[in-house]
Amino acid sequence: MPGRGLQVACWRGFHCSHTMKYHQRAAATPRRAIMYVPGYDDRKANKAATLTIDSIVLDCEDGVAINKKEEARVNIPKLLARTDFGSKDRFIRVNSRDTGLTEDDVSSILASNNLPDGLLLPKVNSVDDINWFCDLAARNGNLKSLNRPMILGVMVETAIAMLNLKEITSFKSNTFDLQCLIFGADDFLAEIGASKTENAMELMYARQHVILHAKAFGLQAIDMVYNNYKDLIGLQRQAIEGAKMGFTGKQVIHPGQIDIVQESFSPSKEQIEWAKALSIAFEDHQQQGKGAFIFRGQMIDKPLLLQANNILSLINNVNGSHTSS
Ligand SMILES: CCC(=O)SCCNC(=O)CCNC(=O)[C@H](O)C(C)(C)COP(=O)(O)OP(=O)(O)OC[C@H]1O[C@@H](n2cnc3c(N)ncnc32)[C@H](O)[C@@H]1OP(=O)(O)O
Ligand SMILES: O=CC(=O)O
Ligand SMILES: [Mg+2]
Repeated sequence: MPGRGLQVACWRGFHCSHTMKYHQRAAATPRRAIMYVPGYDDRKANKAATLTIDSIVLDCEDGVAINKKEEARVNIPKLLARTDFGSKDRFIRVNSRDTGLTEDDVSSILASNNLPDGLLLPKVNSVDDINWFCDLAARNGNLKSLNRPMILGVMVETAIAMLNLKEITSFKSNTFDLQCLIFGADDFLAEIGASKTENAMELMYARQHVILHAKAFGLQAIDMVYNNYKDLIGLQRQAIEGAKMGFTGKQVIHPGQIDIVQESFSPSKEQIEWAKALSIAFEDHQQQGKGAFIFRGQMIDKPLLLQANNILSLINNVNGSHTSS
């Protein structure tokens, strides 16, 4: 994927800053929707290849029954070899450390010549789990054939991971590039003994906690799955809410969810017009020596310019990824 994956840019919800080195890690690649596809299911994978979506996740974990795990891990490299997924980011979600299945996943998936763009690590509890995985992958995988680091997404879905997030987000390696935190709400709810409600108020603290850590360390923050996949109104409400909170994208499970989610995580025409006009007005007022001024009835100063910049960066990234596909 020429020109994708390792670029450096701003992303929705956080500000480019020359003074904050962690922010330089954020990927420009849009990941507004990432869709799970069970790794053994060729029909769904072939369908996914035809869809306009930023990223897909070929799953070995919870979308795959225990008696289908081997089929999934053997099938995924074949899928990657024969399927043109276009400009989509192709992730594989392996099984978590505690299952004892990760070693077989890695042997099958990463020893292949058809490597994915990135890996999702589920149920990570600590940075030790990430280091353990990276050692395993470096020993058993074909990663030396890559001329780039392997992208990593860490799934935050245990209570202990929430407590260890600062340490987890500080993870650094030459071979692996941690780019996203992904909030696994269903596992998190199970672990803390809560139940999902329609407005997800029981998850507000956890969602903000994930966003806070992702943004402090220049990572993308990917919001939870909306399980009721036929309820598109509820999906849109939750997706827009997530975007306003600072998430950069959302996990999806069905093709019918893609357009609503990708649109919710893209700036509207009105936002783009506002951002462009505000940038010009800000520059004019700077020339006049005014740091704060009134624009369309609102007081504007530098933080608003930074918010406008986020919108303009996002639209550049989205347009850039479409023209490269
Ligand atoms: C929340 C915690 C997690 O870990 S989420 C990740 C684990 N769960 C998953 O991976 C679930 C993925 N989704 C699915 O398996 C299906 O969408 C479920 C929800 C079971 C519904 O399936 P089904 O009844 O077949 O849907 P449908 O008939 O409306 O499908 C219409 C066409 O779309 C396809 N489709 C469906 N889901 C996907 C998908 N995830 N990726 C790619 N294609 C998908 C169907 O195959 C169907 O295609 P076609 O028109 O028959 O060719
Ligand atoms: O893996 C996703 C979740 O919600 O759990
Ligand atoms: Mg999960």
